[in-house]
Amino acid sequence: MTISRLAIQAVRNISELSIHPSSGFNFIYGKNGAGKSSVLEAIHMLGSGRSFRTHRHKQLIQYEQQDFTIFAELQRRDVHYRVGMKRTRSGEPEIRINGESTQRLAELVGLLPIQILTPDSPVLLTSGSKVRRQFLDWGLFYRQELFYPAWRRYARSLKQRNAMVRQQLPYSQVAPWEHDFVENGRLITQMRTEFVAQLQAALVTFTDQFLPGSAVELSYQSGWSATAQGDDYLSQLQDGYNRDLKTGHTQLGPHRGGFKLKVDGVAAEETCSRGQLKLLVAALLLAQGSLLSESQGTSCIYLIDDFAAELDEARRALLIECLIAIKSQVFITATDELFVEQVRPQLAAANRPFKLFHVERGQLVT
Ligand SMILES: Nc1ncnc2c1ncn2[C@@H]1O[C@H](COP(=O)(O)OP(=O)(O)OP(=O)(O)O)[C@@H](O)[C@H]1O
Repeated sequence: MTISRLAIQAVRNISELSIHPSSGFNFIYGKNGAGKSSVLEAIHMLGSGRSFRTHRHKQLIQYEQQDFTIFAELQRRDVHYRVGMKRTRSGEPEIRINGESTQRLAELVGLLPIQILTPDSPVLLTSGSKVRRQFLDWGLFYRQELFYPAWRRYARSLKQRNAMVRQQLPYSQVAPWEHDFVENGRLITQMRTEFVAQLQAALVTFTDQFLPGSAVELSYQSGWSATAQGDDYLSQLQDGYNRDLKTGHTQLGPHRGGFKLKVDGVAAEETCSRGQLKLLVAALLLAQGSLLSESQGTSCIYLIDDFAAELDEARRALLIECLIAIKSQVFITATDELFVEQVRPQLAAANRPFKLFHVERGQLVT
């Protein structure tokens, strides 16, 4: 999938901007505060319904404007799509795909797989399990069509169960409702476990280059007991019910799942430098992209904000090499053109197309 045209209106300091990106690399450069990250933020919003900088979408709406609009033309092999999103401060997003309105954000997300690397990306490895769970579920959403329906059913039964817990009902009244919760929870656990094994295989092809000589090991943490097998889930829920009553919500289940990444047997966040953590995250994103290519015949679009941060010259060249190899469309921000001069020979040697966009005060400078 590639973006062949991008039009942004009233996103942060960008009043109006329209570009025809390259299907290869796109370098967006300009001074601090020019609006470079806002371009990536607009693409990310279109591909996920979320910003990577804030939970409040209204922060993106340009001061004194009522809404923002992001529009893109997409090319997937021979098929062309026109997709758009408009958001006011309070309402739900208005989404259009090929001229038709839809309420379903998942349709848009399905068309536009995006992965982002920023200086904050190491939080994937250093913060709680929520972001890691979301990372796995992103990959499964595209790779396994049974995943999203199972996840929705599970979320619904979790909500019902939590409502019963809050009412302090005895377990005998909750037990008859456990069936859907356990069935979908088990399905999600199984799919995530398989996915982590596939991700591990794809991951080492990149970590062997980024951290040569280190053994990198990814494992799934299910959110149930680590030893749980099959029917055991039900008895764990029963045994843990008193704890649920005390805390007011369900403690066990895949809604508490995540993954652990170890380097030479030690948790990555405890042993790696910030630059190494960033490289590990980059390897995870590249692994997601290669699995996506394998299952969908198309890779994701990579957004890389402030590419140079934390990485030395050799690692930057290595990352560019991997992005070239995976044949994805890439959007990279940098504060000056110099960086492009450094990578130009690599792109030329691989015959990879690229374009430069100079942004100042929210506008393209030609
Ligand atoms: N809602 C808004 N409306 C108008 N301008 C905004 C809004 N929110 C932020 N800005 C401004 O938009 C500008 C663009 O910020 P952005 O983060 O995109 O810049 P950048 O080019 O990535 O900078 P840096 O290199 O420092 O990361 C900033 O000057 C910011 O003050």
